Formats: sequence, structure tokens, C-alpha cells
Amino acid sequence: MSKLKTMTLEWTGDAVIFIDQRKLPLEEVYVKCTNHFDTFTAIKDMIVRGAPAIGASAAFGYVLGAKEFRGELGSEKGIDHMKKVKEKLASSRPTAVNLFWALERMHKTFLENASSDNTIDILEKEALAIAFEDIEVNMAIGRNGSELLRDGDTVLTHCNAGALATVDYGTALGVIRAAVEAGKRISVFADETRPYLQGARLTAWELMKDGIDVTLISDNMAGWVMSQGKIDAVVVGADRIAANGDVANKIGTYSVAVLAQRHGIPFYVAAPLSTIDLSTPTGKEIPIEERSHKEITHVQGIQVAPHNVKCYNPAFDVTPWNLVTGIITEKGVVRPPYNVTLKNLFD
Ligand SMILES: CSC[C@H]1O[C@H](OP(=O)(O)O)[C@H](O)[C@@H]1O
Repeated sequence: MSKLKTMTLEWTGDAVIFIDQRKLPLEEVYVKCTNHFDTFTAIKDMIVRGAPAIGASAAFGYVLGAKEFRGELGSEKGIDHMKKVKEKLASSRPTAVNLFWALERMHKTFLENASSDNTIDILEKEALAIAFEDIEVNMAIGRNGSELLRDGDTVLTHCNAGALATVDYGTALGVIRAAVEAGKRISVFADETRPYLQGARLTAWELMKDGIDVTLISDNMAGWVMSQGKIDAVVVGADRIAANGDVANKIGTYSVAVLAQRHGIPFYVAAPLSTIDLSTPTGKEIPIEERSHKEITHVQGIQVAPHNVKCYNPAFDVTPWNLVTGIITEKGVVRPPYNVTLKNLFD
């Protein structure tokens, strides 16, 4: 029986089932995870990806980890087992802070209820709360961001910060969806987002399914498209926002932000409070994931570069706070000085 089912994932009570985002848009294939090891692999291999989506996925993986334990979860062995489950899931990817935020929330819930008669039910309720809250938060981000867009605007996006990057609705694409739902005619230019092609494979697919006007461009076209006056605003997602407002997001975001400033185009970041990490002072302290060179040398399994060519494949970059016009959150749009305005969100 399904307790939660969205485009991104399904929770049945005994398994979390993901659409395999590596296969989109040409194949809609599903991967069923019945334990926390499989869930770890689904996050690490980007079967499921996107900061809020991996946070919720890890929360369900944590519940599966608890269900694996044979014995008293409140025993020393049980508590040690859950510590290992949390550490395993936390080791899947290093940059998106939502992963660690969700696991800390689940582990705190576990420690507070380890000796309860229904610990697993309590953990499942918390994981479902994280998931349903994400949907509500994304819709609030959408409403707040929609007010920044005018009827007839064209928005540039980078990567995929849509329903597939969250439990549902999306953050950056949530802003676009909300503006369209408010009756505004919005067009989108979507960067393909090499090397993993989240823009070409996922954003274009999502927006076409919703009937939202989308034009796909290669990443190196963004500057020229801006110089032709085709872009009114940029809206992207985030994987971690440091206390000073520096933003870690998909590789290529920094270049888009510099180009937006050069052309006097507002550059907005749409993100939930769970992506803001006040314990990380600046972008310099954000760990940047490096991924397989094969993501660069191959496109959908077809080799496009010489054997053994040297590669460098950082999956994220950091956009300095002074290139960010505003950060769209579920509590409203915050503007610089972010070292003050971000803290105020948590008061
Ligand atoms: C809604 S935030 C999504 C965020 O996550 C993506 O990274 P990845 O596809 O590697 O998980 C990208 O940075 C998006 O902006």
C-alpha cells in the first residue's frame, strides 16, 4: 500500500521506490529499495538526486535501516546499529546539506524514542513528515517567488530544481509553476547542464509535461541569449547556502551568475530553510563533490573523449553572495546582507 507517491518517489511502508532519473527522459524505469544500503546506493549513483529529494530519501532509508535490526532497538546494539545506518546514508554525497539535516532529525527522533514500543512507527511518521513538509515548503517558495516574475517574463534555469529534485513541485521550477498557476505567461530557457544533463533530461521533460514553454540551450549559449535581451530573470536551486549567503549549486551556476550580473539580470536562488547551513560560515567551507570522469568522457554511455584523458569533474560550484539578488524561501524573499537576513529567518 502506498503511503506517499509522487513523480520522484513512493513510500510503501516497507520500501522506497524511485523513478530512475539516470534513464529519463527516454525511459521511465523504477528502482525499489528495501534496505538502507540500497537507499545509500540510489543516492550515491544519482538514481534519485536533488538536495531536498535526497534528504527525504535518506529519511526513508533510515526507517528501512531500523526495520532491518533484529532485536531491541533501544539496546546498546540497536543504538549502535542506527548510528551506523545514519553514517552510511550520510556518506552517500557530501554537498547537499538537506541530507545531513534530514538524518540528524531522524536520529534525534530515534534517540528520543529508542525504548518505545513503537519506535519504527514513530520514525516512519517523522520521515513522512519530512516528505510532506517538503511539498508544502516548495509551494510556499513558489508563491513567494512568483511575485518576482511578471506576465510575459522569460526565465533562465540551470540544472533541475524541479519536482524531480524534491519530493514534489520543485523549488526553482516551483517558482515558475506558481507564476503560471497565477495566470502569468512564463517562458523558460533551460541550460542543458553538462555533464549530467539534468536540464536537458529532467527540466525540459518536467516543463513539457506541464505544458510550460521551454527552450533547451547548451550551457555555453547562456551568455549570448542574455546579451540578446531574451532573459528577464534567472532562478536556480541550491544544495547548501552558507551563513554569509554564498550558494553551492550545480556546476555552471557561478558562470550563469557572473553573466547575469554582466547583463543586469536579477539572479534568484530558490531554496528551503533546510538548505541554509548557518554552521558553515562561507562557501569556502562547503565540501564540493567530485564525481566520476566518465560523466565527462561519456554521454549516455557513448565515449566522446580520448581514452585516459585527464579530467576534473566537480559536481558543484559556489556563487558568492554578492552575485545573488535574492534568496526565495518559504518564509519570504531575503536580500543582502545575508549574514544578517538569513539568521533572522530562524528567529
Ligand atoms: C532543489 S535543489 C536541486 C539541486 O540539486 C542538484 O544537484 P544534483 O542533481 O547533483 O543532486 C542541483 O544542484 C540542483 O540545483
